[in-house]
Amino acid sequence: MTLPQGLAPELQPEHQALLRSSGAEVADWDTALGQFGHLSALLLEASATTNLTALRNERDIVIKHFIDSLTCLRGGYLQGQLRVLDIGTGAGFPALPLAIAQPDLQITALDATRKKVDFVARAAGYLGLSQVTALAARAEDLGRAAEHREAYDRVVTRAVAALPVLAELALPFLAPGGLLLAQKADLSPEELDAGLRAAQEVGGEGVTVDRFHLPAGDARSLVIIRKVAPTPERYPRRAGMPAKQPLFWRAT
Ligand SMILES: C[S@@+](CC[C@H](N)C(=O)[O-])C[C@H]1O[C@@H](n2cnc3c(N)ncnc32)[C@H](O)[C@@H]1O
Repeated sequence: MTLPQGLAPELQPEHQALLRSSGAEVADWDTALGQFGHLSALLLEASATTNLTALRNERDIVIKHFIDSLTCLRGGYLQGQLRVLDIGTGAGFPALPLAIAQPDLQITALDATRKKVDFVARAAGYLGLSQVTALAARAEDLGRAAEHREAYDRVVTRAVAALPVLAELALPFLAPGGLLLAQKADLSPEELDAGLRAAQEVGGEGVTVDRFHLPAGDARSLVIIRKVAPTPERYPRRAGMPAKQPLFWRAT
């Protein structure tokens, strides 16, 4: 693993302690802390010249990117050799922290923006995460491709769209019995209700909503939806439609 010259390889000790105290299920903390240090350095380097992430210091990156992403591990739904798709991964969240924490996961990180996907591929290369594949495409298009439809055990997604939109984008990718883990910052009862109705329309059913707080105090919800029936062929609708006319919900 070779990093660009001048990148600090380690997280500050207090940030290492913060990560460890998150209680996340991490397979090998020593290796993981080294990788998180490198990832933080790569993000800070990239954010100096691009708008890849709004976070500009290590503490914010550790709490709002790393610890937040690792909350997907709550409940033990992401353990073992599972095929995982991250829809709208951006700069690699939650995909990269999950790959660092649980190296057995086979993770596909998907985003519509090529520049972001290139960063994820480069970061995964630096960190030696050969189990991560970065793909540039829209979820609506990939969800219709035979090699991706019903091809995943888990779909994770953070800060991408309202729950009804996520249900339509994610459920086509899941194999029967597979789970959508949707990380939400704000989740009103109305959005949850519409999301569960949308999930039912595309072959899913609600399992649980885990509500908790990050170390900095921000409220989060992890919504779990199970694939219980095949998704009708007409879903997902063509690119842009799920967000423009969300099922049982209003466009935002
Ligand atoms: C606000 S960012 C969140 C990025 C990352 N998940 C995070 O939490 O830092 C939303 C991302 O979703 C991507 N996105 C939105 N709709 C998408 C779609 N239909 N297919 C693929 N990517 C999509 C955008 O390109 C953007 O990078």
